[in-house]
Amino acid sequence: MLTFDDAQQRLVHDAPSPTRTELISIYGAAGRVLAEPIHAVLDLPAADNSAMDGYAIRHADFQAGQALPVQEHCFAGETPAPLAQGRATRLFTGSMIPEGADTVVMQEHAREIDGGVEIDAVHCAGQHIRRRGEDIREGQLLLPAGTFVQPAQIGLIAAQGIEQVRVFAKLEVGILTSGDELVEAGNVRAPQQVFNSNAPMLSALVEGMNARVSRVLLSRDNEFELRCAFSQLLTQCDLVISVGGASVGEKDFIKPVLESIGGSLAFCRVLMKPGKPVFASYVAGKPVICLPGNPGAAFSVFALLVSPLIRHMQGRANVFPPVSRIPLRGVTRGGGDRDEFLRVQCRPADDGQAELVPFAEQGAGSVSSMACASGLARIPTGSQFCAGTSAAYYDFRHWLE
Ligand SMILES: Nc1nc2c(c(=O)[nH]1)N[C@H]1C(S)=C(S)[C@@H](COP(=O)(O)OP(=O)(O)OC[C@H]3O[C@@H](n4cnc5c(N)ncnc54)[C@H](O)[C@@H]3O)O[C@H]1N2
Ligand code: MOO
Repeated sequence: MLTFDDAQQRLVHDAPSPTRTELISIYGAAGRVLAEPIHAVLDLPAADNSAMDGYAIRHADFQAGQALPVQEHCFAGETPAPLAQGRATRLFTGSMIPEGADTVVMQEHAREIDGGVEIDAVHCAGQHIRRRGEDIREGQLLLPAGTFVQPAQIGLIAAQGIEQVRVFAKLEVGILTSGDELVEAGNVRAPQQVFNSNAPMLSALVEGMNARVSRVLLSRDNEFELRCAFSQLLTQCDLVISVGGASVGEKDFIKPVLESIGGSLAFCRVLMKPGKPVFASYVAGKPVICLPGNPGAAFSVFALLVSPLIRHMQGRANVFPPVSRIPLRGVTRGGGDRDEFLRVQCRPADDGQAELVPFAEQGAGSVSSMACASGLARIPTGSQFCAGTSAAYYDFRHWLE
């Protein structure tokens, strides 16, 4: 049986990296991963320009109380004439600085009188000019390969005039739920049946990470059906996530079925609660992760173990999101032989500092606490948490991204 940390590392270490790439428009690039680095092709700003609406002057021409004739108005997008000696150019935020000018005066510090401009004060020479290349220098590395592209990165890329980027192809994920008791939502449920909540939940989790759910299958608890389902998913997908039938029950067939189709076991069982009966296998080099059927366990194990694996297979450079330390409310003892992950809500305490409030209901089958949790607090085996002790906090905003 592996420790939680070993399982988490092992999954990422052993998994394949992406190879397929595609060229896409920046308009569709949010949530994708760069397959190549992006270097600046342009200085930014591309030319000296004004940071204010006002007047461009030569600093040496300024004399309190003496008006400078305005030689022209130059708007952003226009090319100004060189500034003649003793004159001013009216300009606006983003206007190019005319050759010869070295200072911009805000219009609030000046008045136009009879075609000239009288300036109250100039703070310093060179003020309010955004210099060419002060933000970005041509040739510099802007974004390394493996960058997870979000709106800010798209803005950076577009500012360079780059319209298409090479990204890794979307990771194709197959989901297999299994259980004779399961019935899909929207159907009539017999008293002994359970609605299949894991399939839509896992689909949403996978899509929330910008991977593609290629196929979702539901299999009965029999080896033939399970074998067919796995085989189908493995031909279509890069990664297969199965849920249920992972434990030691008489109809928990997942493990023998994977062995029968040539799966090599990476690990089985992890010292974590919930989530002990989780195992990982490789079939023809493709990872198959089998999650426990209890919905609370499936959700937690997805966040903690599957999400880093997905990020790695997507080609992202940052695979393990930050884990912060935040005081936990109440007294908790880490018992048993596994690290426990409590569903908690992170919220401000009376003193305004964040604290983690665990839910009373922590059963692995609970779907109610899951829906209110903002993340998981880790209680290491054998530890004692007095009120206010800080716990490692796995924030879903990061761990499910
Ligand atoms: N003797 C032992 N029994 C169990 C152990 C153990 O170590 N020894 N481990 C327990 C733990 S921990 C967990 S977690 C569960 C995991 O069991 P399985 O992965 O085999 O899952 P199932 O038995 O198929 O289902 C468990 C539970 O979850 C419900 N379920 C399953 N799939 C879905 C779904 N798609 N949507 C909604 N609900 C689902 C299922 O009806 C069961 O109630 O094993 C413990 N037992
Ligand atoms: O460890 Mo199980 O995964 O309690 O739910």
